[in-house]
Amino acid sequence: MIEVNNLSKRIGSVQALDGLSFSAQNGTITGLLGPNGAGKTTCLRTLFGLLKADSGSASIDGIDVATSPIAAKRQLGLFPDPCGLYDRLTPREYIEFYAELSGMSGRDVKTATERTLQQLHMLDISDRRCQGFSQGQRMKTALAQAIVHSPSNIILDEPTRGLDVMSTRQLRNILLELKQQGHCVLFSSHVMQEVAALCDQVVVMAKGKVVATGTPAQLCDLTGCQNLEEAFIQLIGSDEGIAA
Ligand SMILES: Nc1ncnc2c1ncn2[C@@H]1O[C@H](COP(=O)(O)OP(=O)(O)OP(=O)(O)O)[C@@H](O)[C@H]1O
Repeated sequence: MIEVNNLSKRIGSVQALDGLSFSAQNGTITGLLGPNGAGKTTCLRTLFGLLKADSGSASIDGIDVATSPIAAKRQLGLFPDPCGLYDRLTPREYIEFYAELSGMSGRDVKTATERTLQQLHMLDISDRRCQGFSQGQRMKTALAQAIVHSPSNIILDEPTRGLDVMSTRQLRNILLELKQQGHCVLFSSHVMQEVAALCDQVVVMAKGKVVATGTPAQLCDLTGCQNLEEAFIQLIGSDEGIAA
C-alpha cells in the first residue's frame, strides 16, 4: 500500500507538488492521470527516494520513504526507462544483478531470477544479449528488474510510452497479473484509453494537486460525462497536455 500525505515540492520557481494526498491499495491498479507538468513524475520520484519533499510525507507499506528510505525501497519496484538497458548484458545477467542489489545472495538470486523469467514469459530471450532487443523485449527486461525482489508495490512512470500495440497489450496483461497476485500497482499516464482499460482507481492531478479520485465510472458520474476523456477535461478545466 502506498500513501501520500500533503506532499509539497518546489523545483526552482515551480511548485511541482502542492499538498498532494492520495493512497493506492494492494490488489489494485491506481492511475495517476494528469496533463503535462501536473507533477506525476515528481510524485513517483519522491516515492522512490530520488527527490526529497519540502513538506508532507509518503509511505510504502507504512514505512516512511524519507526517514527509512532503504526499508521503504525493499517494498517497492520501480519500472525504469526501457531504453536505458545495458546492451552487453543478457536479461538473466541483468535480473541477477538487480536481485543482488536488492540484498539477495547465492541461491536466492538464481531462484528469484528464474521465477521472474518464467513469470514474464521471457525464458526464450533470457540468455541473449539485450543489444537489438525489440521494444517489448526491453520492456519485459526492465520490468523484470523491478519485480525480481518480489516487492509488494510497483510504480511505473508512463510505462507504455514508446511501446507498440503488442508490447502495450503485453504490459497491460502483466500489470493485471500483478494486481491479481495482490500487488499494489501505481502508474502515471496521460493516455486515457490505458487508464480507462486498466485502473481500478484514478487519481486526477493538475498543478501538483489532486483534483478528483474515483473509478473511471465514478469520475464520469461526477462530471456527467460519457467517457473518461471528457470527464478529465472537465475536471482539470483544460484539454492542454493530454493524449487520447
Ligand atoms: N529538474 C527540474 N527542473 C525544473 N523544473 C522541473 C524539474 N522537474 C520537474 N520540473 C517542473 O515541475 C513540474 C512537474 O513536472 P513533472 O515532470 O513532475 O510533471 P509530469 O506530470 O510528470 O509531466 P509529463 O506528463 O509532461 O511527464 C513541471 O512544471 C516541470 O517543468
